[in-house]
Amino acid sequence: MQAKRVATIAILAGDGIGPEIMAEAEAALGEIAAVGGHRFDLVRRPIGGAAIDALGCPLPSETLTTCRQADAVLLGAVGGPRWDKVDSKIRPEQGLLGLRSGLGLFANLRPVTPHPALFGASPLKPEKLEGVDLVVVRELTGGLYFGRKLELPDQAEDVCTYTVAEIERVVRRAGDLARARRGKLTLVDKANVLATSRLWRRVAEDLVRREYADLDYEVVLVDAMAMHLLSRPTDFDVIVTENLFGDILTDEAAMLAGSMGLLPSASLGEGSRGLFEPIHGSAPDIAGQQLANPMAMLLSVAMMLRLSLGLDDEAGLLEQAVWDCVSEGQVTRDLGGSLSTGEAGAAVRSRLSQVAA
Ligand SMILES: NC(=O)C1=CN([C@@H]2O[C@H](COP(=O)(O)OP(=O)(O)OC[C@H]3O[C@@H](n4cnc5c(N)ncnc54)[C@H](O)[C@@H]3O)[C@@H](O)[C@H]2O)C=CC1
Ligand SMILES: CC(C)CC(=O)C(=O)O
Ligand SMILES: [Mg+2]
Repeated sequence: MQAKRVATIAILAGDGIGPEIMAEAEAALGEIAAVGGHRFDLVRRPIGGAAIDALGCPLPSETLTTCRQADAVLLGAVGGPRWDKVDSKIRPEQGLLGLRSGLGLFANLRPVTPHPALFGASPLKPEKLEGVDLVVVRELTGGLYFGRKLELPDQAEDVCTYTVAEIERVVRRAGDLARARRGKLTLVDKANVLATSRLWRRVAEDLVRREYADLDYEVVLVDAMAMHLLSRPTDFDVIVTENLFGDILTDEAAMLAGSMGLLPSASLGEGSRGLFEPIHGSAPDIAGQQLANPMAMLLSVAMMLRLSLGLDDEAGLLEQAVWDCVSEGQVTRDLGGSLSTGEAGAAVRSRLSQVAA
């Protein structure tokens, strides 16, 4: 176990299943603090729809300030039908977008490592899933989600803009990651149609030629990638792509793992402070029923322990506890189990105390 650590963690539970899965994240952190002798100061703040209801805006300044002062940020999910009126100018999702850009978190790492015990939960055949181990590095603070928007009664517009600097920094992050892994980097774009994609392709190819010539580098168009992810997922190591494409492809990739409730993510900028959240949303269809799978949230906690707090051993123990429970069938309904969110979280904590002993 590593040296004792005191850390401040901003806790943003958000909406829908957010509070249910965050309760399990907090409890797991309590267990890890007890096991390792660490002190985690949890500072809870509203975001998204909960913040709109309480304070009238999806990202209150106190929430952003708390996150800027914290060593790391954990987020559940935001959004839901309550705030989804088509003509609404204030939306929960703006809170999350504002947080990502406000903290300068331009690289979103989404690992996809299907576990053999869950091969049956994926629509793909086990022989396709054996050996799948990839990371999507999604650009997180540019592109269509952040461009100028025009909404008129009979016309609408979303502007997609990328600069050389925005592309270089995220491709460099992906290149470093590929070099530390299996040495393969795949750029996904739509350069046959989009000007921004042609810029991505030129900048990425230049950068790879200059700084990452040792990598096995390929370029795939995004529509074909949607197919390749299912037909040859073992061929990929690190995939780098723009904001929108990365968002869509990773929901698809969740089906390799078996459930939306299994994929964690880390959003990183230049410093060590990151934002850690499952890739899924607030799942209004199951919210408030203790049906949510907390594993993606717990795996996000593990990414936080490793990447922002430097607690590699604890991260490994938590991941082992999650996969042990999964292997034993201690899982929620989405994976064919019968455990509630709270029971699945408790199973992981119980396993954690065993593996740490
Ligand atoms: N990072 C965030 O906060 C995100 C927020 N959203 C928001 O979430 C709301 C719902 O969006 P949807 O399109 O329904 O996507 P979603 O990811 O919330 O749900 C899609 C499907 O996956 C299931 N699912 C998701 N997480 C699960 C979990 N942990 N355990 C078991 N099943 C799970 C849901 O029940 C649903 O059937 C929207 O308001 C959307 O804007 C969507 C994606 C990301
Ligand atoms: C702003 C979010 C709702 C976008 C999203 O779906 C995601 O980040 O996964
Ligand atoms: Mg998404």
